[in-house]
Amino acid sequence: MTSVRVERLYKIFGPQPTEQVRRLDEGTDSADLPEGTTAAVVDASFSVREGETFVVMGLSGSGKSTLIRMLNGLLTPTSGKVFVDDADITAMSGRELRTMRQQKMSMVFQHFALFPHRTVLDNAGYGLQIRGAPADEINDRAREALGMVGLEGWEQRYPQQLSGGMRQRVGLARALAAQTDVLLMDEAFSALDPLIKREMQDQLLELNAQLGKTIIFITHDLNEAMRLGDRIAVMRAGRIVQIGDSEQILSEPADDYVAEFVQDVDRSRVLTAGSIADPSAAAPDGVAPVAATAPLRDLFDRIGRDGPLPVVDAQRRVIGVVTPQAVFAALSHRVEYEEA
Ligand SMILES: Nc1ncnc2c1ncn2[C@@H]1O[C@H](COP(=O)(O)OP(=O)(O)OP(=O)(O)O)[C@@H](O)[C@H]1O
Repeated sequence: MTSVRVERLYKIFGPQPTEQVRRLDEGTDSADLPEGTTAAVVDASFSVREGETFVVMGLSGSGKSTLIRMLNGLLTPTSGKVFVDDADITAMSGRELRTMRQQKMSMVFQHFALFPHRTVLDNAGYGLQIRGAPADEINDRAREALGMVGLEGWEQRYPQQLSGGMRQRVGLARALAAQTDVLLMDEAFSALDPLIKREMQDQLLELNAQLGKTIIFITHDLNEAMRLGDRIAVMRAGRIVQIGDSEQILSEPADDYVAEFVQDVDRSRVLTAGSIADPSAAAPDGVAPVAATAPLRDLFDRIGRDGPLPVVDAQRRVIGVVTPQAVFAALSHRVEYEEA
């Protein structure tokens, strides 16, 4: 499996980009750089573990697409390094980069990037075709990937005969057929209707529970980030302002910008029984426990009926008790950023 590591990455658009990196390093604010300069990514560092889903979240223009395009070498950083496994891709030739992409990273785009005159099957096999795979293998793997995303029977259709959700399934199948360890997904579900979007998110979670790919997913939607991400990096004006899991982002936003995003999150889906369990309370007798990983929304029925519930960890050891009062408090909590 493949991991991705980024060290002090910068991308400056405009004249004398290296000089602007030096000025930013010395503490100059991005807004004070010369006219015509955009500091699209500033001093980004993080590691994505093998098999992790790492979400990059931020408003439009915060630098997400620029960042993801540097991860697979489509854009050259102004400075900094990107390691895919242990290879520094910023030192690779164009040819080495193409090979690396074909073998290790597939990209799924927002607007599907399908070829209108190719069948669904040909679209799904495209990544393998440019890699020069034998026709039989392309056919088998494309069919298998289409099966994984629920499109068997649609192989001979054309993209315009499909709905938006189905087209994005073809985009996903193409990435899966390439059998790369890493999937880069740039606003992959953003163009879809809310219900279809949710279906696609569920499908991705389900598929990846089996496939265990390393996924780097870009979105401007914090609810989506929290549903999909093991960890989330929040970007603002080119900088990563916070990296953490959903509960950390929700409970300890790093600044006002993150706190503002957090107001719109459905806390009942993100907060878990484990996160609000009181470890010192006595567990009620004869009441069936709930898992520490259960989201609060799944407790409403039980807690209304049975009152306080014992909470157990993966080994079924009781780690605390969740009370109706604690659930209300957690859901009504308004997160304010408190300066240390
Ligand atoms: N080729 C380019 N030349 C000049 N400026 C660019 C270029 N590409 C991006 N930018 C600028 O860099 C900043 C970051 O853009 P980027 O597309 O990475 O943001 P984003 O968070 O992905 O936003 P969106 O969701 O709208 O795509 C923006 O100010 C954008 O205008």
